[in-house]
Amino acid sequence: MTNPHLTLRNVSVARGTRLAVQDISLSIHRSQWFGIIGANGSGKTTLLRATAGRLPFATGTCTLDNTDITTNREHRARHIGFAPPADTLPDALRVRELLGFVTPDPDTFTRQLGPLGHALGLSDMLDRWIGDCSAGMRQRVALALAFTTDTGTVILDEPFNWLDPVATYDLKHALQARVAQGLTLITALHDLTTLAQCCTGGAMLANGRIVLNLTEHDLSDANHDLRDFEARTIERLRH
Ligand SMILES: Nc1ncnc2c1ncn2[C@@H]1O[C@H](COP(=O)(O)OP(=O)(O)OP(=O)(O)O)[C@@H](O)[C@H]1O
Repeated sequence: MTNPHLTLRNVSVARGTRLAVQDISLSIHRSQWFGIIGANGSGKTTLLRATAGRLPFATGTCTLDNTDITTNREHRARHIGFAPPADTLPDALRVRELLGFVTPDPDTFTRQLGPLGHALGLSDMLDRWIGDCSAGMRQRVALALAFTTDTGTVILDEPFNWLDPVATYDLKHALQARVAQGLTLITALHDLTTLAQCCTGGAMLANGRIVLNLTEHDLSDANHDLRDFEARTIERLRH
């Protein structure tokens, strides 16, 4: 197996006065879709935000392609695409104006997104005010922002939230195609079927710690018997 693309070693992250994530170690390979599951409040968002450079690590190390970027949040933010929370997008801008801050030409960017842009229905939204967007439309814009840094590594926190069934289906397939082309994708997920069908690695968090690592083999087995995987995983999450 090749060297990991992204490695976290004994990472902890503080929220307020307490550690919301503690002693996390993970290795994620290039062209892998890595899924993180866990109960509400288990630390998924905190871990993803820190990895993407939006929060500092309290302890531990983070390396990207063998470069230690633990203390370099700017490097993490520049080299890892990240979707902002959809409800933080500015109401007073049109989608085109927002994209214009981070990409030279929103129309070209939208075209270049290919099937991903199609899944997000981005071209139909460019002239819409963000304040007039539904929750699902905001989510589509937020997801597009993660791909404006052309880095090959993207972190998405529960990307399918608020999306309708068609958009969910199309986005899942567009992301899978991107991963097959070399994208490294890390997502928090609540849907166990997506975890089993799309991911080749994963972890379950509870109270800020990893309580289960899921290998490619585990997830391939899970995909062959989704009912059994769901029943076992729900039982594990319940306790
Ligand atoms: N800004 C904050 N200040 C203080 N504590 C916070 C803050 N944000 C989150 N927390 C706490 O950190 C812990 C982990 O929260 P986090 O949002 O990472 O969980 P999560 O697994 O992403 O949850 P969900 O599935 O509900 O999105 C929780 O105990 C939460 O209350």
